[in-house]
Amino acid sequence: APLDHEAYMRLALSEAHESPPKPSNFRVGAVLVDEGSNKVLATGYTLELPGNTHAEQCCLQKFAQSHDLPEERVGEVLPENTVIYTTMEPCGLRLSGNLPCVERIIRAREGGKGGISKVYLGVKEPEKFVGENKGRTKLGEHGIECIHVPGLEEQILNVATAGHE
Ligand SMILES: Nc1nc(=O)c(N)c(NC[C@H](O)[C@H](O)[C@H](O)COP(=O)(O)O)[nH]1
Ligand SMILES: [Zn+2]
Repeated sequence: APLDHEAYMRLALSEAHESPPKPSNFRVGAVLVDEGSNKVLATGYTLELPGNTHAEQCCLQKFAQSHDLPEERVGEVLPENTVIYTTMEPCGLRLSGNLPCVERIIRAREGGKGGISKVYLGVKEPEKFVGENKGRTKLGEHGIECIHVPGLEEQILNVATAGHE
C-alpha cells in the first residue's frame, strides 16, 4: 500500500507536542518508518532522551538501543527501506556544537545496509539560530532524497517555536 505521507507527518507533529519548550531550540517530532513493511520503527521528539537531544537523534538512538546498540551503530540494524519523517528538516549545524542530525543520518548508511534512503520534512528550518540550513544539499550529495510533505507548515512552526519569547 502506498505510504500516507501526511498521516506519518501528523504522527511526527503529535510527537513534537511532547517536547518541553526551550528558547534555544525548536520543538520537533520525528518518525522512523520501514517503507517496505509500512511499519513505525521508532518515534522521537526534541529532548525526549537525556543530553540535549534532537527528535531525529532520539529515533535513531531508541531504535539502536532496542537492538542493544549505541546510536552510532544504528546502520547495522536498520531495515533496507528505512525512511524518516521529521516536522523540521534535519539540522546541519547546532549552536550547542553537538553532532548535527544530517551527519547522524548519513552515518546510518555505514554498517553495510541501506541506511535511511529518504527524509520527509514538514518545514525548512527557520534562520533563527544558525542561518540558512544547508543540510538538504549535503543529504542529496550522499544519495539521500529530501521530500517536502506540504500542508502542516503553520501547525509545525507554532509547535516548534512555542518555547520562544
Ligand atoms: N531538525 C531539528 N530537530 C530538533 O529536534 C531540533 N531541536 C532542531 N533545532 C535546530 C536548531 O538549529 C538547534 O536546536 C539550535 O542550533 C541549538 O542547538 P542545540 O539544539 O542546542 O544542539 N532541528
Ligand atoms: Zn538535529
